[in-house]
Amino acid sequence: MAASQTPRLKPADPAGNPAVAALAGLELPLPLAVAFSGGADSTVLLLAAAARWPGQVQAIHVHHGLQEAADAFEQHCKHVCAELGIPLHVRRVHARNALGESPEDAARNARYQALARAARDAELKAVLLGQHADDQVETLLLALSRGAGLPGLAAMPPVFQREGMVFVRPLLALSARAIREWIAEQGVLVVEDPTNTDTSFTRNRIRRVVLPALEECFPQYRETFARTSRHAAQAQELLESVAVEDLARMGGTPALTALQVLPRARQGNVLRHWLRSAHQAQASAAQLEELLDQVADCRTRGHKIRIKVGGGFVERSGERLAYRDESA
Ligand SMILES: Nc1ncnc2c1ncn2[C@@H]1O[C@H](COP(=O)(O)OP(=O)(O)OP(=O)(O)O)[C@@H](O)[C@H]1O
Repeated sequence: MAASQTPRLKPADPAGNPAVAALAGLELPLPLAVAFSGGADSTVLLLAAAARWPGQVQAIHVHHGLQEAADAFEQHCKHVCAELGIPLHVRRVHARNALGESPEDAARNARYQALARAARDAELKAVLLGQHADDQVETLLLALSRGAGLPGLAAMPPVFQREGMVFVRPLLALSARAIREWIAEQGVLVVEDPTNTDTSFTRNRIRRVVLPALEECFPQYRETFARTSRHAAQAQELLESVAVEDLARMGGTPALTALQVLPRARQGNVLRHWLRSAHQAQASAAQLEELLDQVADCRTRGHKIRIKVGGGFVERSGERLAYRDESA
């Protein structure tokens, strides 16, 4: 913000908002909600959405109860929405991370659940999220750093469903800089999440160290990386449909003889899909390889299989594989 400007809650020139063009061609079910944290990204999104669909936009703020600043964030959102004449719904969550889940993941999951429920309660048809192109690149780089497979490389989908609610990310092609510069130029007051500047979080280190280097070497990295994510998402969709067909042909659970006639990569594909969709279990690369070795060796009646995956075990049950969840 320029030193001479007094902070304000709404911009002097709303038409210059870079998110306006991102929403221009978008047809969405109405009325809808904007997930509003009070930060720069969801502020430009809220302003653009209110201009694109007058009287059809409401805001939802999730109070995390994690940070001391959460009360101040809520107050800020109340002031902005009152100034803009936009109804605001506030939901409180107290996310506790389960075994094997990070506190950030627990907070994110609780947030999506609260957003979906608040939207449904207010009879809103979709929820818009403010993630932009830099968030997408960070997500892809984090996936690469973990050695993720295609689902990770697909990064964040522009549209997805959760708890029966449609979530949309309309700003994925917009750079963080375009958003920040416009907010600063307009002198619009936004809250800054204090954890955003803490470089002990990998995401923030990527933002500060890796993205500037990428900018210098590959100025088009936002577009090209996004293209890679779209290719990965398409390939993953194809793999999913192959897995759905294979599992249906086996009768809904993996059958040993039917598995054994498939190529090993296709066996892995159907097993990963079965574990994830039927049991919410994620097999590591090592666990899956071991399971595939066991399936290949399982040629006699007495051959037992018992391999740990997630919070349970994959076991042989006659001619089939079964999953015993021991985390409950
Ligand atoms: N406490 C919250 N309440 C409602 N929506 C939220 C909240 N936190 C995040 N979101 C939504 O999720 C999106 C992505 O979350 P992320 O944590 O990356 O955002 P952020 O860094 O807080 O971004 P922003 O600048 O929009 O606040 C936000 O743009 C916003 O739409």
